[in-house]
Amino acid sequence: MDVRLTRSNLSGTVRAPPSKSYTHRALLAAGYSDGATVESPLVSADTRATARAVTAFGGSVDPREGGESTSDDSSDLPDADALVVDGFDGRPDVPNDVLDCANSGTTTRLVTATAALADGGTVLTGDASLRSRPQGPLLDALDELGVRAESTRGNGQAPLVVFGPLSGGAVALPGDVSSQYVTALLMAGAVTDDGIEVSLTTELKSAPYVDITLELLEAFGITAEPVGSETAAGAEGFVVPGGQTYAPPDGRYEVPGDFSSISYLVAGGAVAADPDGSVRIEGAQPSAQGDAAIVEIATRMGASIDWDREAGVITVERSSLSGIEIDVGDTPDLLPTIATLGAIADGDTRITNCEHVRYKETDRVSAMAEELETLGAETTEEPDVLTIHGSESELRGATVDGRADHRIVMSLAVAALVAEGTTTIRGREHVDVSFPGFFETMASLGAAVER
Ligand SMILES: O=C(O)C1=C[C@@H](OP(=O)(O)O)[C@@H](O)[C@H](O)C1
Ligand SMILES: C=C(OP(=O)(O)O)C(=O)O
Repeated sequence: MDVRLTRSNLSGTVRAPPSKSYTHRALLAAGYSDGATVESPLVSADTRATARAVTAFGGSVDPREGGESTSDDSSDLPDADALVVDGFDGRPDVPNDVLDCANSGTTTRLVTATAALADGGTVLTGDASLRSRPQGPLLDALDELGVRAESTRGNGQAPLVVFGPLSGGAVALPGDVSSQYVTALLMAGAVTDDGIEVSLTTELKSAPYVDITLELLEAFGITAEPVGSETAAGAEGFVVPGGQTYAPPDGRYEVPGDFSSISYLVAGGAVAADPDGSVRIEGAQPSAQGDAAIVEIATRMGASIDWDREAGVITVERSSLSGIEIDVGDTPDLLPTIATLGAIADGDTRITNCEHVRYKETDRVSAMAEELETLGAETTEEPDVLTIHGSESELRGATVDGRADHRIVMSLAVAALVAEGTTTIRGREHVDVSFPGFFETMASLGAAVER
C-alpha cells in the first residue's frame, strides 16, 4: 500500500510508542517465569511474533482488560495497556508447529535459544527478509554447547531446526554481526543447569542492546554480567549463572518509551516544526537505550532540542542543520533517520561504522542511499560508511520504495515533510512492525498524509 505526503509544518504534543526491544525481552522473560504482567507493552507485528513463541512453548499471553485473546497463537493479539503472561517456568514445551517469526530478527534470535532448552525439535522461519538474515554464529554457538542447531538450507539462514536440551557451558562468539546472539544466550542461560559463559571473538556492535538485556534481566531478578567492563561496550564477554528463577517484583514489569521511534519525531520536529510552534514528545524517560543518542546527534547537527529527562519530555524546534560525522556502531537503527537529516542538512554527513546495518530487514545503507537519491540528494556509499552530501538544493517529491522495511518507510516520511510537492512511499503498512500508529501520529502533528 502507498502513502502520499505533502510538504507540511508540524506542531503539537504526541506520545512515544513503547519500546520494541524492551517488550520482546519482557514478554520472553515473563515466559521464562511462572507468570508476570507486562505493563505498557508495544503490541506490534514483531512483538506479536514473540508472544506467539511464548504461547507455543506452553505459556499464554492475554490482554489484561479483555480477558482471553481470540486465538491460541497470539497472532491477533489486540492492543492493550497490559499483557498478562502465563509463563512456562524455565521449561519450554516442544512446540506443536513451526514458529513463524515473521519479520522479527529479535524474535528469531531470542527464541532460537529458548528452543534449545526444549527436550525435542523446534522449527523457526519467517518472511523473505527474515530468511535472508544471518543466524550462523548463533547456530555455531549452540552447536558448540552440544545442541543440534541447523539452517535447513545450510546457509546460516532460516528456516532453522533446533534440537535441545541445552545444559549450558562456555562458548565463543563474534560480536560484529548481531548483539542479539548474546542476548539470546544470556536469557536462556539463566535457566540452564550450568549457566553460560560467552567470550567475544570480535568487538561487540550494537552493545547498548545488551545493556538493555542486562537491565531487564536485573528487573526480573536474574544475575548476569559483562566481563572486563562495567557495561556491554568494551566487554570481553558475559556470564550468566544457571539455575536462576525469573520473577519481577510484584509480578509486573513496565516498558519504557522507544527511542528508535522517537528518532522520527525528533527528526520531523527538527526539519519541519512550525516556525511559531514546536514538536513535544512525551514518554521519553531515560533507559539503557543507545538510540537516545538521537537527541545529542540532532543537537550536534544544530537542532534546537530540550530534553526534560525527569518528566520524559522532549521539545524540538525547527532549526538549520549542518552535516557532521557520526559513528553508528552502537546505534544501527538510527542510520535511516540520520541519513534523512543529512539530506536536509547543509554539508556532508558521514555515517561511519555501519556495515552491520546492512544485515537488517533490508540493506539499509544501500536502501537509504538509493531512495534519498530518488528524492534529489547526493550520496556516496562505501562498505562501512555512508556519506550524504547535503546542499542548499531542495529535496523533490517522487515515488520512493520503503523496501518493506519499517525504518526506511518512516525515515522517507520525514524527508517527505520538506520535499517540494508530493512524495509517494510504497509499503506504508510495514510501520506496523514497530510503530503501528506512525502515520496517524504524524497526521495529528499536522503532516499532510493521504492514504
Ligand atoms: O536486541 C534488540 O532489541 C535489537 C538489536 C539490534 O540488532 P543487532 O544487535 O542485530 O544489531 C537492533 O538493530 C534491533 O532493532 C533490535
Ligand atoms: C532490525 C530491527 O529489528 P529486528 O532485528 O528485530 O528485526 C529493527 O527494528 O530495526
